[in-house]
Order: sequence, then structure tokens, then C-alpha cells
Amino acid sequence: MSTPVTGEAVITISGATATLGARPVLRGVDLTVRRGEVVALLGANGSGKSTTIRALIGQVTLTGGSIDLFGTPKKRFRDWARIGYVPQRTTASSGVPATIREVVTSGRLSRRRFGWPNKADKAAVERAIDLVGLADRAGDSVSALSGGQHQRVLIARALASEPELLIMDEPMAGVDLASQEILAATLREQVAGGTSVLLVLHELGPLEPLIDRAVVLRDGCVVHDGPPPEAVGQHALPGHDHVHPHAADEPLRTGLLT
Ligand SMILES: Nc1ncnc2c1ncn2[C@@H]1O[C@H](COP(=O)(O)OP(=O)(O)OP(=O)(O)O)[C@@H](O)[C@H]1O
Repeated sequence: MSTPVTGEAVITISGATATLGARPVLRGVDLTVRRGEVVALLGANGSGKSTTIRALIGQVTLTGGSIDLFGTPKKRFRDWARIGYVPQRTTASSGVPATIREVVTSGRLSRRRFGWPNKADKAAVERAIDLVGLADRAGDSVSALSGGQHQRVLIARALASEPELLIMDEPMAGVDLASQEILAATLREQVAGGTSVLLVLHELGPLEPLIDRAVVLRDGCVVHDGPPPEAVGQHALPGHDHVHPHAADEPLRTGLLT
């Protein structure tokens, strides 16, 4: 674990409440990520992790509380190029044939107001593709990729804008072990370069050494904010098994619970 971080806050969520349908899903969430920190957001299924992330990036409207990004109230925040976002597992292909390079380049566009990608843009795209270990496949169609490779493309897309803050919703979900190791190495390099990270995880896994702090949600409330708990289950999540929604066959144990 790295030394405690005392830098300025890049994310400040205060007393966030949100309702989806008729259901209160966030019930007063406080969460701060400081510059250079890697914070894992943990919790059982349905505890509000994704909703918290989606509120951060403007996909869910809060009914109360506030969110600041880089010290600016979210309503006034415009500098989205400073943030790289990796959504919960989706595919990078939309039926339109696109190469890995094209998808990753799309992540760079937020930085450019006018004109075609310049040399620096192209270099950043190639670097992001290289970081996730897909340099030799850059010209391949994303439709030919495995789940783990897809996820690597999405992460490269987020990295292409050279973000100061990475927000990721279960980046390891459905990712094979080899890809997990590559993603962990990629993240390690980003963090060493000063990037702040907030990521939803259901298992610390290979990312464990990188995590500075864990915030555990239960029923839309924070029940732990501190060092990443080892075998968290006994303490933070009694009786809460996390069954991964995307697992096709067997329920996936978190490892936090056993
Ligand atoms: N659009 C929606 N309308 C109504 N309820 C919703 C909606 N989206 C999510 N919910 C509910 O809100 C609760 C919190 O969901 P959320 O996705 O934030 O949980 P989570 O902690 O990310 O869970 P998981 O680990 O399963 O992804 C769940 O009970 C979910 O069923």
C-alpha cells in the first residue's frame, strides 16, 4: 500500500441520495478520492456501487447531496477530458465494423475541438493500445476479440485522453486471468504516473496491491471507509454474498466473503 495521500480532492461526494423507480438506492453516500489515490468501491449486489459511479458521470440525477469534480460543482464542471471512464462490461463494438485503433482513437476525441488528430494524439492512442498489450492487433476489428480483449480496448480508450482521473465500473468482470494481469500492470503504470482511480470491484484480486482505500456500500450507505479489508466478509458484509450479474453459469463468489 502506498503512503497516505493528502492531496486535493478530485472527487467529493457528500450526502448523495438517489432514487431509481420508487426505490431509494443511495441514502446519504459520502466519498472522497484525493489526487493520486486508488479507491475501490465494494459491496454486495444492489448496494448502489454502479449508481454512485453513474451519478458521478451524470447518468443518474441525485435527489440530494452534492458532487464536486476537481473542486468544481459537477453542474459547472466541463473538463471531461480530465476523466477517463470505463463503463460496466459492455462491448466496444456496436455492429459497425471498427478496428481497435479506431475505437481507442474515439477516446481521444474529447481532447480535440477542431481538426484531425495530430502527432501527439496519434502517439497517445498507440501508447494506450500498447499499454494494454494489443499493439500487434491494432488494425484488427474489435468484433473478433474475446471478452477480456474487449475490456482491454475499453480501458485503452479511456487512457487515450491521458486522464488525471480514471473511473471504472468492474473493469475485471468477465476478464480472463491473462488479461487481468495485463490490466493490473497497465493500472500500476498509470497510478505511478499520478493518475487517481475510483473503481468498482467485487474482488480485489490482482489489483489488491494498488488499492489505497476501500469504501464499502450496503443498501446505499457507506459501512466502511478505510484500508482495504482482507477477507472483508466477516466484518463489512456479513451474510452478503455477491453474485455477479454477468456470470452466465455459476454464481461468482467475491473472495471478499470467504
Ligand atoms: N433503472 C433502475 N430502476 C429501478 N431500480 C434500479 C435501476 N437501476 C438499478 N436499480 C436498483 O438499484 C439498486 C442498486 O443498483 P446498483 O446497480 O447501483 O448496484 P450495484 O451495487 O452496482 O450492484 P451490482 O454489483 O449488482 O452491479 C439495485 O437494487 C437495483 O436493482
